[in-house]
Amino acid sequence: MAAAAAPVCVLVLGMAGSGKTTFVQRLAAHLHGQRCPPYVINLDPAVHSLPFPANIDIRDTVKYKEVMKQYGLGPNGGIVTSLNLFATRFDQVMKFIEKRQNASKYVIIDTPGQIEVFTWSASGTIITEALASSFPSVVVYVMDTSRSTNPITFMSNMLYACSILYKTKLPFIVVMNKTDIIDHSFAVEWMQDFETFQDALNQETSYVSNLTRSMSLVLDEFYSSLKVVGVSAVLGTGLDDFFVQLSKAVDEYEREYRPEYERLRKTLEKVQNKQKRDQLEHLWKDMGTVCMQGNTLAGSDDASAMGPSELILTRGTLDEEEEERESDTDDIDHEVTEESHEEPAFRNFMQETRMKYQRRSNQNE
Ligand SMILES: Nc1nc2c(ncn2[C@@H]2O[C@H](COP(=O)(O)OP(=O)(O)OP(=O)(O)O)[C@@H](O)[C@H]2O)c(=O)[nH]1
Repeated sequence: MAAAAAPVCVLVLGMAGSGKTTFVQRLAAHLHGQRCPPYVINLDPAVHSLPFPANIDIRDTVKYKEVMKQYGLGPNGGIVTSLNLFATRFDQVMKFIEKRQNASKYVIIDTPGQIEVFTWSASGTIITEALASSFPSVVVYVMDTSRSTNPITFMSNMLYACSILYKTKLPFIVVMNKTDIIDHSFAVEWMQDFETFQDALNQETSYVSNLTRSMSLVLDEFYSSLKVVGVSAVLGTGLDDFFVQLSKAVDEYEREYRPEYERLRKTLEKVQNKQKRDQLEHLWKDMGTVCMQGNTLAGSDDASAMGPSELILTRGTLDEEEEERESDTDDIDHEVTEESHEEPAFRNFMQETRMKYQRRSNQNE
């Protein structure tokens, strides 16, 4: 039987209220409809209620309110600490995913509402790297299109997306959500046509608009390779296009990211192997000192050629004479002290026996 392909991990990120959870729910429902049930993971410890059944829910492991109480933290600190605590056990999550890889083609991960909790935390990096080093992984940045009609807000959103792309270094899809409110074509046009974006900016006269003008030039390169999909998570439109982009992103992962992860993995393995070798050498050197002592006694001069177990054996096979001498030396003090106690007692005993014997022989006479 052919080995099942590794599941694709879809990390759903986005600003608070952009529609991440609704999008995850919609994706899960869509995949269930295709008889391809996904493996769903919720990493938001503070979410009130989930509109979808999660296979792994951080709330089952970490009680966010308890964490706040115990560590005396506010809501944000509580979320960060909960995610940190959960990250320490992420190896178990990885095992669950590995076990499920025959049953689920996709692993969908919903992240905390406060995006920076995931994107700028150590735990976010640990989780992302753990996933990306084992499975094809794609970042999906959900954006509220209806709240991005202002060119400056749009630019801020894009800069954020860009920073996440450079931080995660993973294939990236921008999901322009809530297209039932406003079509995302205006945003696509802004990204493709610099002049149109400049026209929109001309309506703005603030200092920020000048900055945005310069930034949009910088972002040109970012836009050119970006995968953008318009979606309505509420209505479920745009999902077919989303899966087309997802499959392109997976190809990109295999082509560009996997070799890099493999290279990193090999470098790490090399470093770890070298560390192990160094430690072993260190151990051998330590044991070698013992062996040198043993060898002086045993008469062998090739100490470095032996492994630790041989060295231990060497120590146990001393010359009989030497062994005796060593054991004699060990026992000497012990015997001397015993004898020193025994001598007067023995003299008394001899005296008493002699007297008894004389008494008896006198009686017999
Ligand atoms: N009109 C419309 N509303 C949407 C859409 N997707 C989500 N919403 C609404 O946007 C609001 C936020 O949606 P959520 O899915 O909770 O967003 P979120 O990003 O998970 O929110 P946090 O976890 O709090 O950051 C809800 O009221 C949703 O009903 C959409 O496609 N169209």
